[in-house]
Amino acid sequence: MIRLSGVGKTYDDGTVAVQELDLDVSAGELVVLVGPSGCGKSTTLKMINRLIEPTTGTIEIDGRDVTGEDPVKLRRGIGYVIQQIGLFPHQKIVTNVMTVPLLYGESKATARQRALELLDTVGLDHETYGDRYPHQLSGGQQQRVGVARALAANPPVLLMDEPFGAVDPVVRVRLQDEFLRLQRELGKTVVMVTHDIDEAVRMGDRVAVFAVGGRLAQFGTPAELLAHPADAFVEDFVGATKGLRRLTVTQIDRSHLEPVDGVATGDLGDTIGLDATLEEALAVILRSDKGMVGVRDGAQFVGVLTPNGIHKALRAALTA
Ligand SMILES: Nc1ncnc2c1ncn2[C@@H]1O[C@H](COP(=O)(O)OP(=O)(O)OP(=O)(O)O)[C@@H](O)[C@H]1O
Repeated sequence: MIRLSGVGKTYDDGTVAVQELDLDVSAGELVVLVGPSGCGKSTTLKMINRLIEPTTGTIEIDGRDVTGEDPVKLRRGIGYVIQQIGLFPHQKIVTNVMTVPLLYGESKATARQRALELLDTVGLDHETYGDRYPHQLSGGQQQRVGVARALAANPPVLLMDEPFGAVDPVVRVRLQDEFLRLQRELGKTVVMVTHDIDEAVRMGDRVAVFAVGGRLAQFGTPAELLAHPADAFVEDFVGATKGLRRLTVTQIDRSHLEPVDGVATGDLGDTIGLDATLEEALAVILRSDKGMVGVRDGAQFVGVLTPNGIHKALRAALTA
């Protein structure tokens, strides 16, 4: 879907922001670019929608070389969400979202209808929030408006630069979850920048770790990065809380379950499916006073997961 081949950027003052970079993003995939400050993440993102012109290499979207395209037309097919949101302060929320469909020639009535639907899509009830002004919304709500606006043109590709950067950690996790749910529904191709490795591991189908000097240190699934960091830099960046991060990417395995025998399934309270992650399992265990959670395969109980089982599963994943 998106293919960067040998893409590099040297700014006029000689700063090498991105070294020759090969990166491919499949249709419907969420790829996260992560790394320390100044390592070229934003520059890479902005080269995809040609806000910045690469010095070397080619960028293709759907097999078309974007360097040959009219940048304005190109950007119509690419939603762009930034941390600063950029809402118009003196316009109502609904008007802010309407700008995009209006820009693409929709009638006022259609644009309004679309904007109202999009507000609902991103979890903002349009009757409550549509007629408010940006300053009457919390940071997290404003960020949702930013996402709604980026989706307004129904672009197949979405670029997001630190989209959840400006909100506190609790709201941030909620926005991440909401976005992941939305992404599963909409199936956009997403490239997202963050400097937060936890966010990267949580959200990315694949994660590109950049090192200072605009070098791509590793590109792989979160599980690959955690289990097999390519070098000392990635190892260090992925960091000391690696075990905990593993929770978010490791699925429950039958071998770590204890038998259901003797436990009346009705006594277990909340149950989870076999496709859940250890993080989800742990969350349920923490909420319940049973100290364990029942695990289902479809409608059938397959066992019980206890903290001890989670410990075994984590150890197995870290030494895999
Ligand atoms: N217009 C410019 N002229 C010269 N150098 C620039 C320009 N824009 C960015 N740079 C430099 O290019 C490098 C990469 O910047 P970029 O914004 O892509 O990094 P980043 O990884 O997104 O950083 P951050 O996480 O801090 O936003 C930095 O060293 C930066 O100072």
